[in-house]
Amino acid sequence: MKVTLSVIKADIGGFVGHSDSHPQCLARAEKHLAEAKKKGMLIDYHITKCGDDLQLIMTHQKGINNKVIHEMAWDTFVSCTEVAKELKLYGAGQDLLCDAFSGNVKGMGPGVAEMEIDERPSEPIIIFMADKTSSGAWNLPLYKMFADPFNTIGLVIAENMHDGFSFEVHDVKESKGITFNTPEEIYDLLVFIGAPSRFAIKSVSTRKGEIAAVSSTQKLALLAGRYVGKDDPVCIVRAQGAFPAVGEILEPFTQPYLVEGWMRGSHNGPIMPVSVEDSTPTRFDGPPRVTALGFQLSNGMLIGPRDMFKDKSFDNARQKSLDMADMMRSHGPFEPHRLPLEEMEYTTMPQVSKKLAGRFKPLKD
Ligand SMILES: O=C(COP(=O)(O)O)[C@@H](O)[C@H](O)[C@H](O)COP(=O)(O)O
Ligand SMILES: [Mg+2]
Ligand SMILES: [Mg+2]
Ligand SMILES: [Mg+2]
Repeated sequence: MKVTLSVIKADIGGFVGHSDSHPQCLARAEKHLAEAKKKGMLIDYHITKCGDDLQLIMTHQKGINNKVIHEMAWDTFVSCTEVAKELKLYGAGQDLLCDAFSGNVKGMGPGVAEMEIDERPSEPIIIFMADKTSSGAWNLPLYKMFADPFNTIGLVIAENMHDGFSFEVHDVKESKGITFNTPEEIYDLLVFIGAPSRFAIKSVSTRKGEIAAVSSTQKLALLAGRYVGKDDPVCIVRAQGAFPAVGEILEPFTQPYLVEGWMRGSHNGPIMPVSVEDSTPTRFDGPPRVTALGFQLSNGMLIGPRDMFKDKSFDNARQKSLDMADMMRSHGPFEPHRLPLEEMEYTTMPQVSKKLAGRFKPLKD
């Protein structure tokens, strides 16, 4: 059976500030998606949040980039924004960058990750959602899951994974893409994905072309032409069989790594794996969070979720993230905590430079 899995998300308003989502907004989204399911537009759905981002997880049979599904998601966000406005939540409608829907929600502000699959006899999937960071944040874990034998032993000892995977990489600044085959091209691949502010892994497939993972890559700031918050990306990963095991997919998050985002989208900070309940970036608007919901698909029905990072085995990772957060915060306004100038989403540099222009004197050699 062919099933499309669509995860479409947007920040429609934060509670309090940018730290969480309001239950009434989630309830409004629930009402819309229940109606869509009743009408037969969706097979199933699950509403959740990651920090101040509202997440619509949906299954249907209309394929990816479907106008009907995208429009319904857009209308849901517009309706939830009305709730956010009534409650005077912070930044109501933050990610809705256009006034009216125009065929595809991509490029209009919301983030989208979608895949159409032939549902296997058993189809475990993990949906990762992050807040206070951007789409390049998936580069390191996707590399570890699908190309690093120190993380994924299946690459070495499971016959159906031994051929490796293909990585589709997008240049988010120049809007172009390239595909690398691993393991033979891992050094070339790493040249690019090691620079996650510019190159983001869009999807991973088996060498036979079967989709294994897909992310929402976009650059909100580039879309809007001004700072409108980070992309706060999502990523869908299929597990088991020809794909990494659930435990191999979650393993990269046991070693917290630094990502762009955090306060004002302008800092490097550790990404902390947390339960949905704990996706409440509060300290210095962070540190950045990642949640993971697991489902079994059953003829398109979403059996679940299981809140994968709620597990005790991620306690050490959380502690490490908090220690790393202390270390990074001790730098205050200095790099490498603060992002390099060209990556700063907010900067007073142009105004300050203008004001002080007359005071800069040429150096005598
Ligand atoms: O990065 C942030 C919000 O990102 P997000 O909405 O999650 O995409 C925050 O740190 C804000 O930038 C910060 O709270 C300042 O917010 P504004 O007052 O400029 O809205
Ligand atoms: Mg926000
Ligand atoms: Mg957010
Ligand atoms: Mg955002």
